[in-house]
Amino acid sequence: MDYQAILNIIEKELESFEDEGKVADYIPELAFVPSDKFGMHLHCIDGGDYSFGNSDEKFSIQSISKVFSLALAKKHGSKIWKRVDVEPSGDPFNSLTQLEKEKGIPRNPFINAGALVIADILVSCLDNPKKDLLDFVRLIAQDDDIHYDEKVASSEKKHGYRNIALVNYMKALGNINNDVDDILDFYFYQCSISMSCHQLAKAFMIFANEGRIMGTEEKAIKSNSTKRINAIMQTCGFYDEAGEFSFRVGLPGKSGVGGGIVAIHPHQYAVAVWSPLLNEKGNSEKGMRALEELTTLTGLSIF
Ligand SMILES: NC(=O)CC[C@H](N)C(=O)O
Repeated sequence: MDYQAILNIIEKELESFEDEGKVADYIPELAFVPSDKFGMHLHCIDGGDYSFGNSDEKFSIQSISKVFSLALAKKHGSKIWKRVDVEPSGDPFNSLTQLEKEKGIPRNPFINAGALVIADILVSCLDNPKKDLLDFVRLIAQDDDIHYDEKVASSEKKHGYRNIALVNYMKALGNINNDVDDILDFYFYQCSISMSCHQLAKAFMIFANEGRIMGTEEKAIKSNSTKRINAIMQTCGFYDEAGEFSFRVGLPGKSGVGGGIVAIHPHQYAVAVWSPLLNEKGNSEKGMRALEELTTLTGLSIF
């Protein structure tokens, strides 16, 4: 498969794409990102790298980090599934309403409430959760040049009213064990990790290759964990647009409000795309379109 030729076609096709999306300005620091950034990187299981555009430029990974924190919690053998469910939410990622009906048990680990419970689990089981998460991401990406963006973290901390409400509400219902400020601090930091499409595609190879770290035989997580995490990406990775992403792209994936999307084709590749303008569900409009083109032009999806 000539992936580079296919990526070139996608880049060309989307040159004139009329993007009606908006940048995520509820985190003020993200509003400064130029909206015309566009890059894509595909890392193949045979080690091949294919890319275009701003694929080596770092951006805020935001909710894509929820896949890393879940993987780290699984690596530490944490008991998760009594405290977080694995059902699609059909609701916005920051919704408060479902939590009350479901007695403080979030629908899945990729909506904010679920990721805050995973953050609580990591704060309980790790001595230095921020350092340990960053070390884990650097290990799976095989790249030490990955960092938190303090400006983005503090910008979200100042305006993170919904996340503050979510964590307090779950604390009241008995599903949070640690101090809420410690969990929020960790959560805002995890969301602030800056990575390029290239780095994301390499890191996500653990999910495409049964837990193996790219270019090595070392397993970062068990293959059974990748099976489960991929299933949750497929059903819950795009919140109330998970069905649409499955329908149009047909790969497990995860988005973030920084405009990034990562998707994997098990045993074949991991691909990351970045375009900051978001649709009303909080997913990158052009990013989704690029991935739809990828699975259409290659004729390969998991279905
Ligand atoms: N969907 C996202 O990327 C949301 C992450 C963001 N940090 C928030 O909590 O609102």
